[in-house]
Parts: sequence; structure tokens; C-alpha cells
Amino acid sequence: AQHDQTLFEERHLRYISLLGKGNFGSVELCRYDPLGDHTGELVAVKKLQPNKQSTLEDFKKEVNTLSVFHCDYIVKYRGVCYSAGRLSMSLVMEYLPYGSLIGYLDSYRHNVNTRRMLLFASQICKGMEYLQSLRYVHRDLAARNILVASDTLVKIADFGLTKIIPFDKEYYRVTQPGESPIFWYAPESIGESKFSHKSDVWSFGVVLHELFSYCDMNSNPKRLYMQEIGHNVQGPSISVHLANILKTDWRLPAPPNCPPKVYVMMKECWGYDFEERPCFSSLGNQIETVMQDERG
Ligand SMILES: C[C@H](Nc1nc(-c2c[nH]c3ncc(Cl)cc23)ncc1F)C(=O)NCC(F)(F)F
Repeated sequence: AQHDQTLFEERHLRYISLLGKGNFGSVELCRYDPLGDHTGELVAVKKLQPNKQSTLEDFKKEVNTLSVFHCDYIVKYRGVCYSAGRLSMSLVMEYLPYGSLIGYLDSYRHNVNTRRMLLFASQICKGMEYLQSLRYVHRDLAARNILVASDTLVKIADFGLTKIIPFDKEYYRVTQPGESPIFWYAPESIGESKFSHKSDVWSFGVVLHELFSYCDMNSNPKRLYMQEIGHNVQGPSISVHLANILKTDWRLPAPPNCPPKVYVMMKECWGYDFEERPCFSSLGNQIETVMQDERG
């Protein structure tokens, strides 16, 4: 349809730069400039790179998933761009100039205080509550997949691994796990490829750890776990070692200067049994409470 705002014509999408590589494709900064006078808006365009892991079908699912989300704390879907005679397609999203939380905390760490981090945490929590209300599990919740819209707003992004939980079950079982972000995974995800809202809660605990570590590369989850496991451990046996230390109740240490109440919340998210873990709505309330206590 002529006035279909969600259809972007390839000839008007002007490539500007590569933003980064995600699970199944790369995301580019483009200007959609139908008038050709540089007045068009900037957009983030995710191009599918079909490889052994991802197919056009997977990509279409990611597009359809994002297109139904309407939440202030989830990156906005703008539409699609078909190219090469509908053989390939790209996902068009809003462009957030501050980039991902990792880069933001690294560069603006000095004006991000505890209150601001708790605000970001509560927004991620609200975004996850919204996902849960639609029976979606994100499966890749990590600081690298959180976008910063402004100094006071963050949004969840990268729904490449997102799955909908079947109506008759409380979890989603993955058949062939690809490149798995195992250091953000709950024990049941590592051991049985089971994913649920409660495994997303585990990952949220790891995001809290990243937040309160200012996403400092020297204390990122992978490095801290590998220190405990032993750097000489390689390849597939890493997940066995990781599952073992989690079973013996070893957890990521409290980040430096982390408020005790926040570390308590992380530990709750890391309950070995998924039933011990809090739900996102209770986490949201706990965060609001800590925000009130925090003079900040
Ligand atoms: C693969 C892509 N990687 C990157 N994206 C951006 C980015 C800036 N601004 C953006 N605005 C909208 C989008 Cl979708 C991405 C960016 N910056 C650095 C990246 F490495 C990505 O999607 N990462 C997940 C998340 F979006 F959460 F950061």
C-alpha cells in the first residue's frame, strides 16, 4: 500500500556506518532519505546474513516478534525493507544514538550513580514484565543487548533468540543450541536447554552485576567465571565446569561498592532452583524500594 509506513524502499536507504554484529546478522546505521536531501530520519537496519545457524525463517520470526511489541522499554520496530526481489529482507528499527549499555557505562561511568543504575534496572524489569505478559522468553538478556535512549531511558533489544512459551508448558526447550551465551544462562538452560521466564530472571541478575560493575571488562561475567573454572579449561567442557560450580553454590562476587541490598537481589535471581527465583514484578518492587532508600 502506498501509505504503508512500515515498508522501506531499498533505493532510499542510505548506508552510513556499521553499528555492530548480532546473533544472526549485522546492524547498520542508515538514513531513510526518500527526498534525497539528507532530511530523512536515521534508522538502525538489521540485515540477515543467512548462515548455517540462521535462516530467512528465523529472521522472519524475529521481525514478527518485534513488530507486535509496543513498550517504552523495548526498541521500536519501524518496518522492513525487501531487496533482491524479496529473496532477502532487512529489519528497520529506531536508531538510539547512545548505543548499547556496555559502551555507555564505559564512557559515561562518572555521571551514572546508584540511583541512575537502579532506574535502568527497573526499566529493564518493566520491559521483561511486558515480554512475560505476552509469553515471550528473551533468552539473551545481557548488557550488550540493552540500548541507551537517553540519560534516563534504556530499552531491551536483539530478539534474535526470543521464543514464545507454548500455552501448555512453563518452559521452552531448545533443540540445537547455537552460539550460547552460557555465562548468562541459568543452570537448567546450561544442562537441559530449558528456558523460561525464570531463566530470564537469572540472566537479569547477571545484567544487574554488569550494571553495578559499570560493564568493566575486567569484571565481566565470562572473565570472573573463567577465573573460577580455570583458564586452561577449553571448549565444550566449559559448560560442564560452569554447571558444577553453580551446583556447589559458587556465584559471581559482589561488584566493588555494590549496595548490599542490590547484591541480595542478584543472589535471589541466581537461586539454583528456578522456583526459588523472584518474578520480574516482585524484582521491580524491590528495586523501587531500594531506590527510595538510596539517597543517591
Ligand atoms: C548488532 C547490534 N550491535 C550494536 N548496535 C548498536 C546500536 C547503536 N544504536 C542503535 N540503535 C538501534 C539498534 Cl537496533 C542498535 C544500535 N551499537 C553497537 C552495537 F554493537 C545490536 O543490535 N546490538 C544489540 C543492541 F541493540 F542492544 F545494542
